[in-house]
Amino acid sequence: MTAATSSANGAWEAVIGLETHVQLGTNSKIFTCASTTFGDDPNTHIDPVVCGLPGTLPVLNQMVLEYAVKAAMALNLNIAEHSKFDRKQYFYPDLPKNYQISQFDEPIAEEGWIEVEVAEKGKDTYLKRIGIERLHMEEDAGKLVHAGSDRLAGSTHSLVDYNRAGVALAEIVSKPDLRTGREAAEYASEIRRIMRYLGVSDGNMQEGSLRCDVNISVRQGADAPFGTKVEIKNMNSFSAIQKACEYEIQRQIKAYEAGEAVVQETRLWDEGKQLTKSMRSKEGSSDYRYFPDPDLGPIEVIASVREGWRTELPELPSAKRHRYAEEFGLSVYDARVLTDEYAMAEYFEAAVAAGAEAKGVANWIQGDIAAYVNANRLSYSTLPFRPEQLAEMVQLIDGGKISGKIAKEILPELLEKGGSAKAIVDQRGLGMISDPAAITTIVEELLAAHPQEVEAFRGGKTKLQGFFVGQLMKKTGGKADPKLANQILSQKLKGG
Ligand SMILES: Nc1ncnc2c1ncn2[C@@H]1O[C@H](COP(=O)(O)OP(=O)(O)OP(=O)(O)O)[C@@H](O)[C@H]1O
Ligand SMILES: [Mg+2]
Ligand SMILES: [Mg+2]
Repeated sequence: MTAATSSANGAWEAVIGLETHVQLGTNSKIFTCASTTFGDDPNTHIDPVVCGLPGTLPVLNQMVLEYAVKAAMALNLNIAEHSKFDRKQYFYPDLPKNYQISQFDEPIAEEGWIEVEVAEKGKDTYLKRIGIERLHMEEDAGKLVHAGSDRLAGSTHSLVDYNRAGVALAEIVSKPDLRTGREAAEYASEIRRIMRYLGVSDGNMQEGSLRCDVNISVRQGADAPFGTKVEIKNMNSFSAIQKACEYEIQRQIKAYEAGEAVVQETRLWDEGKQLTKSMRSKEGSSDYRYFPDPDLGPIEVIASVREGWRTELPELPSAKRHRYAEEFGLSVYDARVLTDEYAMAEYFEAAVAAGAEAKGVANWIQGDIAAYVNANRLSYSTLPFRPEQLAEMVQLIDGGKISGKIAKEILPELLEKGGSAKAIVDQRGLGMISDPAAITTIVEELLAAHPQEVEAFRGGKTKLQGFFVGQLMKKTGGKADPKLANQILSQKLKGG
């Protein structure tokens, strides 16, 4: 059964909204100068402010505000002139102050949208605009390590690490505009792409720099009122987001069809068992007893500062995708892959600017170059093989100076050390043999050396042409112009 399965009262439709927590990549925490370095010994990046000791006062890190505003602008949100911080009270051991400093009714930004490109297996890629309710700044909590977990094997108690407490987060709340697990995953991945383009977050999901809470309900028919939502907390991979949505949609439909109610609750995704399970019933927002934090002044973003920041925004992924399709005539797929990462897109554009044909550059980057960069965990911005050198190589191929095969052969060396394809080709005599007379001579030699195969070919086994091509390439070290070689071979084999 799928979400669109019809029943007596109409087709089921899922309604999904995401809350995404993005860690803003500042060196120090949101309200103090304690370091944000990840992975150090527990409780080595704490101070009296992080621990909320009496008499301490938080001070807003200005870089956090700049990052939050830039992130908000990239999501087409309206930046509030006046905004403030509030205390969100709840008791949990990972929260040293027993309240989290967050923003409640006056967030830094509201009412925006992003365009998401949804590529679902077996379907055409489609564009969808997803509304964004708000973006607000808040501090992260600490981390509990529970008894019996890998890191505390054999222990009988839980420990807490406050290194993460007070790290700056931007929480981005989508409108309930998503309809499938795939859309939810694509939305989350677009948010991460945008944050990385901006340089405001590394978006590293394994390290928790980007986490999503997924809210899901189902209803019968697109005009029906929203159903009761269930929230799945802390999803940390795009595939998990998709699978959890798909599982949860089916679970809710089944519950309704069995005449049961869906209760508002928080659930967890069990990656091992591939299902969601109940964690706790959800607090209403009034349980948090929000009130303005008296320790922090109101935030005013002056228009001139705001507009200055706006001028620093890079070209964003969706704009790049559209431009690549229009300007370079690339397919939707190619444009999507090449713009996935800012540094990759820059590499591509630099190679094209150096004079090479876009499609050829795109193919080499997506193929051998991406494989090398990924396998060695390298960055396009520091790759020894520079885009201008790639352009030179592509131009040699397009100009018939070297074969694709030779390019493929010398590429590993170029990727490792950088350098000029032309210099290597000249030095080693790897240039393409495109002189018909030279190829004819080689072909004639080959035919003379394999009389049986020639006879078999002429007797109807035309597949043997491949055998001769192979022999010819072997003999020329892959340097023969393949088109010309095939032409001459055909002619000679047929006895011409
Ligand atoms: N009926 C619904 N079905 C699915 N998603 C919904 C529904 N109603 C709201 N949502 C989505 O749920 C999210 C609600 O997030 P929000 O932070 O506003 O509230 P919350 O989850 O109740 O509070 P908290 O911040 O404590 O998690 C939004 O992304 C919204 O689009
Ligand atoms: Mg929520
Ligand atoms: Mg929320």
